Amino acid sequence: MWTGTLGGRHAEGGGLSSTEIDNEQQYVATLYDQLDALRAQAADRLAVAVEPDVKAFWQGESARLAAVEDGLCFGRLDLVDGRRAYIGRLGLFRDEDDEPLLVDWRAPAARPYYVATAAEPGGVRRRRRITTRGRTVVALDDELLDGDAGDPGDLVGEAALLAELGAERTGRMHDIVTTLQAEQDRVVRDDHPGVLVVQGGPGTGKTAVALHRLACLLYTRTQLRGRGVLVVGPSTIFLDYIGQVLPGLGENSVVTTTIAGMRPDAVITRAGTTETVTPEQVAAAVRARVRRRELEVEFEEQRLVVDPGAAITAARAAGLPHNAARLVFQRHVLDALARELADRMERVVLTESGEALDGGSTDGTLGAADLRALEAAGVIIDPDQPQAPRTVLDEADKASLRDALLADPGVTDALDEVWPHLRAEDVAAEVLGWPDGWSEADVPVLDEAAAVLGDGGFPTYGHVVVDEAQELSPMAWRMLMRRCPTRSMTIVGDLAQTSTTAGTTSWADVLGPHVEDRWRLAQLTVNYRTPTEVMAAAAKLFAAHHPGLTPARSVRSTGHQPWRLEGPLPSSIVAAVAEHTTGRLAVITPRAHHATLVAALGVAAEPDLTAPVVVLTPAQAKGLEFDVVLIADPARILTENPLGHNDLYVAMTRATQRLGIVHPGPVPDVLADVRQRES
Ligand SMILES: Nc1ncnc2c1ncn2[C@@H]1O[C@H](COP(=O)(O)OP(=O)(O)OP(=O)(O)O)[C@@H](O)[C@H]1O
Repeated sequence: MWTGTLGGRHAEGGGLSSTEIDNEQQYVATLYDQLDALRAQAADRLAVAVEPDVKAFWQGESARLAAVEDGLCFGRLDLVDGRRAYIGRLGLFRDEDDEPLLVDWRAPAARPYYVATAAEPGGVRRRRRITTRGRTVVALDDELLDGDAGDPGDLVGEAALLAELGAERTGRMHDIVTTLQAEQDRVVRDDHPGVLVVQGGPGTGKTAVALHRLACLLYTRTQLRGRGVLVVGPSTIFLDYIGQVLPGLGENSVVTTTIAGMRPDAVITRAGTTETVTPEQVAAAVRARVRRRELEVEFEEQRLVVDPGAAITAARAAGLPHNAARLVFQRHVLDALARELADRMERVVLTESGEALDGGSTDGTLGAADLRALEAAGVIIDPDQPQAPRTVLDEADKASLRDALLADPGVTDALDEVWPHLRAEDVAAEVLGWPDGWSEADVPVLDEAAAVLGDGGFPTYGHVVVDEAQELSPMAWRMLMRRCPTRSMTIVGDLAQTSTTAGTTSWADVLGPHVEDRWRLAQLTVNYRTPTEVMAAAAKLFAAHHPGLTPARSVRSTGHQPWRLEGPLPSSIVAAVAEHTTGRLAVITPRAHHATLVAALGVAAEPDLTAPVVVLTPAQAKGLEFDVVLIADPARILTENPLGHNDLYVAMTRATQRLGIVHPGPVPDVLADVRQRES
């Protein structure tokens, strides 16, 4: 239990009597009773539910109620007007009078818990943190916000926060509802309806904040649940890492995917992360498949020739995607063909000069070929007078004629030669130069082709969260925007961590084409993950490549100085790994050494974040964190990729406690100041 005074606020953690704990225990017990009653009710309803959507509702409700077991109630606010509110993971109400027993952390009434400071108490007299183990209250920490103003930049609940941040990592991210900071809370509760960009340095909580914002949006915009929400992350490892956060907040309906996963039809068999194709090239490739050439068809012994120019123009003018515009094209050509046929038939019967035209008989009646054509078209010929003159084909007849033409394989072949039905995979393969299988970078090209063709079929979402968004190429942005027609998005990224050349250097540049200037930027400035010692080791690297930018401020130090060592690979890394027996450790290596290190350390090539040791490339390490990080061959990380300096920065800032660097050759200049270790 923390006692003392921080930043000018008074704490009375140690002074709280056991009676006080008993009182809180009693209250918390009533909350769990209430929760148990709700769970029983949900189970009963689920047992009798028949309709699939009713069943799904009660299943969701049961999962939501199960998720809030740990830390159901974590705080209490005492207001200056004498009122009191308990804050927790969901809202609970007293049966008799609907009085709130527990306020959902997302409700407006809970907000002061996160933002009240001694300088701006906002009506709060006391903020109490309630720590529970299981259903038992084990500690209470109070802050009195009595107007004795401290530094307005203070952390809220500093002791609890630092305890959280210093804890050993588990390989899985967890929610931060109990220690959310004011700067983060502002973003979490931001109800901007359009695109909100959350920019901040490493470890500022961007990922955590985006996920908590999503939980808030699902709470405040009830219709969002039905429209679906999507979270896009940089890798499946990352999706596993964050996979517990939303379910832990009682939100189970969120779809998570990587960019590549957005098209399950594309099986990734090839490496390659940088696109070489533009949307204009895809559009041009599709356009080029429409070939203006004379269209010649044989139909019931008649040879018809049509210039498709007017039909192509009409189809293009319709402004539809290629495969839909094809139907417009076909209709125009079929009209022309049917008109031509009808003209010929009518000319036969109307000619009384005795001249036979196009197989008609000299007496002006329909010829055998005319009759076959009309029958094929479904035109009903009076059975009593099969040879009777037909001088007029009405509109229904002409429509039937068009259908008959369209059913004729010879006619459709001729139509397809001019305006073929195209498949997205063929168009994408063509513009990509017929690669041997798909790479991740090909997926947005495939999606672009599908969009130009009008082959939709993909789901859309009411809100989309994009993490590590600085990596996305313009084509990937286009794919995302297609999934989110309302443009309600939370976009998370750090321009200083971009590692792909196709990635983002300016939010305005990537968002402008889709939302113009209707997006908002929120900045996070405090680094909760990386200790000051590690940030100091990365300072020269950061300054060299991002002059003028201020790195995020670390909130804690560990006393562990990062080190570097000149030594061979893999043996020096193997030796350094052996020194660490507790916590999670990641070796971050250039791709070139990945296989060697995996073999030398005897770990799985497919990283398992819950294992004590993992070997990752910088790209795989994006968004993750580890108690200990060892970097193998920083010089190679710097040169393996055009934006290698950002990769090295990402690698260094993954450490929550300790950082070691092994360089087989001379140390890169930007790391020269890191303390050299003996061996
Ligand atoms: N208010 C908070 N309370 C407790 N832990 C926090 C808080 N804010 C952030 N953290 C922790 O700090 C770490 C970094 O958070 P997160 O991964 O969201 O940062 P990020 O900005 O996305 O980082 P990066 O860009 O480097 O991937 C996580 O362990 C997260 O749980």
